[in-house]
Amino acid sequence: MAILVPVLVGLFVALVSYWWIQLEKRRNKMKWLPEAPRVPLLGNVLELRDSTEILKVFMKYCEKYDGLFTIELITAKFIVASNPEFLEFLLGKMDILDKSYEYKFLSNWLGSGLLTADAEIWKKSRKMLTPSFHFSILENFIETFNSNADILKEILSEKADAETFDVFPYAAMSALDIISETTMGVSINAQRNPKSDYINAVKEKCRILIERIYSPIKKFDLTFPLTNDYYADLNHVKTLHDHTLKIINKRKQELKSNVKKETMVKNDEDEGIKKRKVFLDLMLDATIDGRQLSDNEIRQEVDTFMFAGHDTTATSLSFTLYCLSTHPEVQKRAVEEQQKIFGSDRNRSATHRDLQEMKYLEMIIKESLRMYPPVPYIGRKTKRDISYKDGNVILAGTGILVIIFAVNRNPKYFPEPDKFNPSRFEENKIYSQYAYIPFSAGPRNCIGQKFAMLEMKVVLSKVLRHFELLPSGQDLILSAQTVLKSQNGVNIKLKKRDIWN
Ligand code: HEM
Repeated sequence: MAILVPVLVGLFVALVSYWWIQLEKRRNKMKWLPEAPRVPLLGNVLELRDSTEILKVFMKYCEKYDGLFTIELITAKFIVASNPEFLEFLLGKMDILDKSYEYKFLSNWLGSGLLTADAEIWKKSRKMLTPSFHFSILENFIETFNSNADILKEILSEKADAETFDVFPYAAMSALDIISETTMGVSINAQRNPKSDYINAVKEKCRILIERIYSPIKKFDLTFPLTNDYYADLNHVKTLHDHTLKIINKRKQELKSNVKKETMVKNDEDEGIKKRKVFLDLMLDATIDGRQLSDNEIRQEVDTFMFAGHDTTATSLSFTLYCLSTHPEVQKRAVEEQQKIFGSDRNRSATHRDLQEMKYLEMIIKESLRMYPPVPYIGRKTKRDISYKDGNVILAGTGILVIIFAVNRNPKYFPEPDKFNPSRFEENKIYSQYAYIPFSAGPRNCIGQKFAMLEMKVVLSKVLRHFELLPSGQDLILSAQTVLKSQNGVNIKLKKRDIWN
């Protein structure tokens, strides 16, 4: 025992010295980039540990260093970027496709699904999944968007002509139902029954993910098992995987028996046999390198869609409703557009053609995504040394944070960036692909962006046709979590819209 203490101390000192030497090497080789001021040993940890301060701190430095600088978080040095020229270099090419370390916290749920996969697997998966987001497939989902928007309308009716309330949980359950129905072909009925095990597991897994990003004990695989959340995490992931695998198996059985029936029944559409294809069906049909996907591979992609496709859309929906509630002149113009499209029949479902005509609503969504990007920052990592301009090198293993929030609020491209002004997106105004990036940009951008835009138009159109959105008088307190949140809720008031036309 007496010898153990000095051995442990020695090991610790050796480890810290090793980290220190590595960090010094990086500092020397990355001197071409300005460094945000840091404190000894901790670097910038203290100023970045509060989720409501992070975005303010990054905005300050992005402005000061023209969107390109470095920070340090104890042992690691990161490049932080919001400069469009650098982003074109970073996101526009196929050189730096790997995600940063923090994405590993999702890997026991999503495995090598599209969002988290390393470059080599990603290339094949992206090629396999891209056809699933073809317009002809997305068009079939509009019915699902409409039926869930109808449920949301019914539920929100109970909130109308009453007190201020937080609209986020309602948007979240609606987005969860939509992504579940379109991805797996089953309704989890989250809007009417928000207390199921599956929904609880999704929520808790997202909470633990955030904790792991910010807590020094939960961050490292070595120390995470010392916390209760480690065991909770295992249980939640089991619940999530069991749910998805059960549905995959069920769907496979259904498809098998439908093939049998199809050979017996001629007019299969009348018999209700041919179901609308959902993402899962497309994955069951798909091949990679000439072979079908295993159940596990399919599960990873299904789980990825469930994760990437619900909280993001819910955030965007709720922030857009908030912006409408606080800008009556914008809301008035949006309602006039709806009246033109729907005439006297405000109850009917939105068609694909209607959605094409919702030009002003689209501008509103784009402006809300600019000011409140649901994914406020993303991370990449270099696998090998990469040359940037003037012979400057980004070393292998460098984490690069892209601050989408700061990109979208750059006054050079968006005068008065903190002002909600949908007219910035009038048709003839085109912004550089790398100056406005709510869905990221380049080859690894959001595969679901068209899906999300259609979904949001359907839901917002329904809400606007039936409710007047009123300000709650409560400001947003922005907090950068897995997605952008408002710490005090996204509070609005609703009034039933009695007069139509
Ligand atoms: C307003 C809604 C949405 C926003 C703002 C959004 C934003 C983003 C962003 C910024 C990324 C890049 C992430 C990164 O580089 O780490 C991304 C990736 C992704 N998104 Fe979305 N997303 C939205 C909706 C959706 C929906 C509805 C789906 C699925 C139907 C989806 C599926 C994905 C997937 C699978 C990826 C990974 C793509 C890849 O790596 O190739 N997203 N999204």
